[in-house]
Amino acid sequence: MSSSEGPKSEFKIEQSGRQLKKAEVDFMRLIEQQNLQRVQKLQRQRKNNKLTGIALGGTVLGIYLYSMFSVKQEKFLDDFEEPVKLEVENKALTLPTFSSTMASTTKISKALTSTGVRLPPLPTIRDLVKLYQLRAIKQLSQNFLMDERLTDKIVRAAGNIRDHYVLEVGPGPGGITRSIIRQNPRHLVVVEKDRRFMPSMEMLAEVAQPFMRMDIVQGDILDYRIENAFPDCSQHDWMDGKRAPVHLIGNLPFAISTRLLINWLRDMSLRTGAWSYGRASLTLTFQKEVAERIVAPILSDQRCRLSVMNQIWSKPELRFMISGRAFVPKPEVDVGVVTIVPLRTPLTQVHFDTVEKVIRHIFSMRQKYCRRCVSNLYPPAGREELTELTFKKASVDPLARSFQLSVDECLRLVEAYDELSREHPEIVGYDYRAPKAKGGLLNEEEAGGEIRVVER
Ligand SMILES: C[S@@+](CC[C@H](N)C(=O)[O-])C[C@H]1O[C@@H](n2cnc3c(N)ncnc32)[C@H](O)[C@@H]1O
Repeated sequence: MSSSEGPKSEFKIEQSGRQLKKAEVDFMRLIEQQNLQRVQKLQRQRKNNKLTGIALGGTVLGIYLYSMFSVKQEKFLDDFEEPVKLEVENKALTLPTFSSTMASTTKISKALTSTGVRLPPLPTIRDLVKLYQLRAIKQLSQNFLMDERLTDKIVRAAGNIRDHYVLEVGPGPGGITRSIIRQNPRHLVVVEKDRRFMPSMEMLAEVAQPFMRMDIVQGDILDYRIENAFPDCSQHDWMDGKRAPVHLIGNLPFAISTRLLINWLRDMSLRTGAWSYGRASLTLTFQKEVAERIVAPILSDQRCRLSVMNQIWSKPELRFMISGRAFVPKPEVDVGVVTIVPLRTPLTQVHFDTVEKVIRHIFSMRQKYCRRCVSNLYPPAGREELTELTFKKASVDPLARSFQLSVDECLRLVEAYDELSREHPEIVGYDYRAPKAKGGLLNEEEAGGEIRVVER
């Protein structure tokens, strides 16, 4: 039988019922096994190909999303490319902005500053942000100010700081810090919570060292004891007409700005903390609406607890506004720069905590008669009589609304309450909202750092 006739004869063998030889069966098994192995191998390859495809797709998508994010960040930084023209010692001098390249930084530092001090070469703020990959952390309300004209303007609003003592809150990458250093204070303390900014602060301290003392504190400003910051600053008489040479300056983290301000007003009233040195002044940024509230006069839409509390102990002034566009990343709001100088004679001698309690109650319901708000100071038993007595003692119209009250009228209510609480000590600890949140009104921090929520 020739080989070309193989299959035909095999068919015949089957038909004829011939048994397969063992060798033939083994051969067929071998072929079958090889086929099976090939199929399994192909299946494995297909699975691997699929996984590789997914991994490649994921990587490409990741790169795409990262580029979009980077482009977004870059877009903000690109706003600062324009060179700035500054008048220095009556000569128009073109200085590169903070956003210039490393190479051009030498020009910044070699240029004369307004005090005639020369700074050695420094990387720009923009370069530092890039170098340390300083992505803003929302929880720490990080919005950086990189425009030198604006940081200089903020520091100028503080008045003369040459040879003075300055505490900067939240220096971040150091924009305002540089403007402060150029004004040649005697001693600068910076308090920053975020450790990522320490290298840039250390670099600035090294640069500043020949001209002044600079201390870096890594920590929370809410815990920092300012009375220990300037050991060689002597006490200045509160009444001698001059302000103490102590300044608190900062582009404040929005999330804690009202809390900080109320804490500082308390220190101001008790002459502790920064005010243990004398009449120290504040130059601070706030969310625009908060800034407007701090300075709001009687009858104004913005009039609130913050307005009256500030105006009892200080003279707050809204100096200028900064567009949100000037910050990186851009916040959803504009920003107001406020200076706060303590009054030589505060408008009351009543303890801060009592004043704060009564003013908080007066402004707790803007649209209600203030009689209703004040009544909540008293426990239900005796509430009516005590409320009536308070308004009578204070000679204030109980049907006025809180924003219609002058600071003086508010203080007369405070004094009436203070007098009554000495006569009836049982009312002192009463809190109509207990056991609800202490401090009561929702502030930015309690609202999770959402800067749209402002305290009234
Ligand atoms: C609005 S940024 C200002 C940064 C910088 N001064 C500028 O103008 O570019 C607020 C800064 O305060 C810092 N910060 C936030 N909470 C703080 C706290 N409790 N104590 C100290 N610093 C804080 C943030 O890390 C951030 O650097």
